[in-house]
Amino acid sequence: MSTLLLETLKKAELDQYYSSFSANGITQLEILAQLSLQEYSSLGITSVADRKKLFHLVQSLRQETPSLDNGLVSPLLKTSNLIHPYKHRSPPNSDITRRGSSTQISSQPPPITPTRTRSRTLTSFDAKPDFLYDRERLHFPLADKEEEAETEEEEEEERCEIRKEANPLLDSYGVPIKSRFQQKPSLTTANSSQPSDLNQKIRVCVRKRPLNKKELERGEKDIAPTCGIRSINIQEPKMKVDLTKYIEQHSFTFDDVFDSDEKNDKIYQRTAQPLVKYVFDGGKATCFAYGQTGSGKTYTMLDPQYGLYVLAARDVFHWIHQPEYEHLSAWIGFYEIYQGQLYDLLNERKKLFAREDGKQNVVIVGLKEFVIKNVQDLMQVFEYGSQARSTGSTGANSDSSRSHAVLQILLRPTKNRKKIVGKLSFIDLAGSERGADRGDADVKTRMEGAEINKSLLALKECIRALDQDKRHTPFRQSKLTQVLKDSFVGNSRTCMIATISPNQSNSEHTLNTLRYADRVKELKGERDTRKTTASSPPAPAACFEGFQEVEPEEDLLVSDEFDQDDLLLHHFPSDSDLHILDQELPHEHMKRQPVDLLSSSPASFLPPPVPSTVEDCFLFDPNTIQSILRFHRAQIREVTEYSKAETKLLANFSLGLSSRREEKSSLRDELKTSSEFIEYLDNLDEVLEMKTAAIEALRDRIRQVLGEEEL
Ligand SMILES: Nc1ncnc2c1ncn2[C@@H]1O[C@H](COP(=O)(O)OP(=O)(O)OP(=O)(O)O)[C@@H](O)[C@H]1O
Repeated sequence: MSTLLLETLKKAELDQYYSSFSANGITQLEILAQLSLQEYSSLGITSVADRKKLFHLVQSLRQETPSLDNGLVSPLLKTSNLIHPYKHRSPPNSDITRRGSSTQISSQPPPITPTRTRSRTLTSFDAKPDFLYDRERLHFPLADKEEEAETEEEEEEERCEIRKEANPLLDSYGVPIKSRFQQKPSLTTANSSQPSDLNQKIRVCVRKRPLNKKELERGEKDIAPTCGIRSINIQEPKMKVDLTKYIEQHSFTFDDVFDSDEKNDKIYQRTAQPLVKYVFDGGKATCFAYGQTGSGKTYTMLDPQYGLYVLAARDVFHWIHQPEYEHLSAWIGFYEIYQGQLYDLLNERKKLFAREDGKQNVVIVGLKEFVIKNVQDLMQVFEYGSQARSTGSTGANSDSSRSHAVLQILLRPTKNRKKIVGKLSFIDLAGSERGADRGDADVKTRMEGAEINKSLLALKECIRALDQDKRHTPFRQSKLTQVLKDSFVGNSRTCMIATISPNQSNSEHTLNTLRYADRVKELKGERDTRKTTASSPPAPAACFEGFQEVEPEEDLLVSDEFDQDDLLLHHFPSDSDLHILDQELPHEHMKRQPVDLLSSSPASFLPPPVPSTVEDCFLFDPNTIQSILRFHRAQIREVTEYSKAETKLLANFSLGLSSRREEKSSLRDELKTSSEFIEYLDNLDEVLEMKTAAIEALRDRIRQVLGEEEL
């Protein structure tokens, strides 16, 4: 049937979108016939000519559908395919089924019982699984397990269906989606529907972990109530200068927000699962978790049993046994990025180098890759690599969470191992941290922290560039982004899962994480709509006895974090001030050259000359103007946040300094002052780096609009 689809698309001169259609579950003409105009863009069809062609094609298909005679599938047949996706599988003894049994591998205990990656007791470094000695290993799960596995597989399918019922599909706005997508064939281990919002180029989701035992014992409250399926509020306890306590509520909206009781399989369905299929259709995809230490990154990504990489591996092996993908093999590579250097976790931490081949593929020179035939293989290799990562803590790095680990699954043609058909990367990022968290850390720890922050900043900027379809992606800014370069260009998809701890004492961290995530994807056209769509109930102030709730805007200038002197330095406009931007649209002035405020002569600030003829005027698309205004507003907010952070640093340092001056100064005091001064400068430098990056991003955008790319 997909051949028919391909032929039809070819005739309509739309075959270049075939992989995008497939990735979106549009594998049959009948499904194509149900496509609405609004969905064209999410399939990557933006050119007017192609949209017209597709429109005509869809219209003509609609006239024909449904009809078995003309090769289209009836809805009835589709439904049965959906419920029993394995129905037409080869008999149990065939080679395909033999390998296919590995998709149920989770029902059998893995040979090495994996423990939590970062807390495991190390076994000997030499305890290399036999598997790793032979790249072409051909031992598969025993045949006598197959029938059992198959039965379990069917049970799993049934469960999946039930799950689907339990979780009605929702579109980007949280409205249940009916009919069309529910009819699409999909992967086995998950919800069998793929609404289009799962196939965006970039998705940003948030996962909140439950309060842990210690936090509950301390009587900590959950300050991060979710609101619907896409929004979350953070109720930040604060204190005014007059010591009145109050709560500042921050609301965020993302592609998905997962509450603390959501399980990994649900999260998988809405994050990594669409990427798996995308990779089989020739794309490159990256899935990563970002968040504070202890917020659940490893639990989400690399849990030995239910981590997203295991769930993804099951689907990889499901797909690889389908006739259309039988020619492919799956390979695994696992390496670590520590202090801007790559180390092979499957080859005794050998140093590696990243290069780019002529086809813009990033090649990690020297990386050992292994063919994997089933989930068990993958788990063994992963387990082995994780040990190497932890072992490294006694050598290169002091703590594994201070490095980024990249697990990549590559699809290559079995007969041409040099070629990469698809690439799926799972990244366990180093924990984000604030300068203050480093305490009295030594130089090495500070350097590590600076490197981590630099790479996380670069990652954010790259994903933003991806989201905005920018021509320039700043991947050179860090080793992390350099090695992920081919995941940022061409056919690429990215999913970020921001993990947060919901307790009060982590509120600042949580806000930082959510701001980072928000910045990654704040400029989507839907952003404003989503904000008004998702109503945020007021914070339950009762949770915080003695606290009084105020609107965030009111608080912008009044906080315990600033002393009076500092406040004078920072009169930032509130959001309402920014409406001025909506009223004034000086697009006739936008053609002028960008002005470098630092180096320009006063003459540069003169108003641009009024165009003498109509031809001199440059007409801008209203969407472009609106998008620039949104961008500018967002950038002002971000810069404001950084300025607030600067103010706080200054206030803290000067407060400490003046308190010591009042007393008699001792050598100890002077030493303390010096060490605090270094910390203040370090942190300031970091904040300024981020502030500069935010300003640069806006300038990039300006140049882009003024047609002055490439940067
Ligand atoms: N969604 C969750 N449900 C239940 N427990 C969770 C969840 N998320 C995290 N935890 C638990 O919280 C603890 C910390 O999680 P985890 O190790 O995944 O954090 P992390 O962000 O990877 O930290 P680090 O950056 O230090 O590696 C673990 O004990 C984990 O089992």
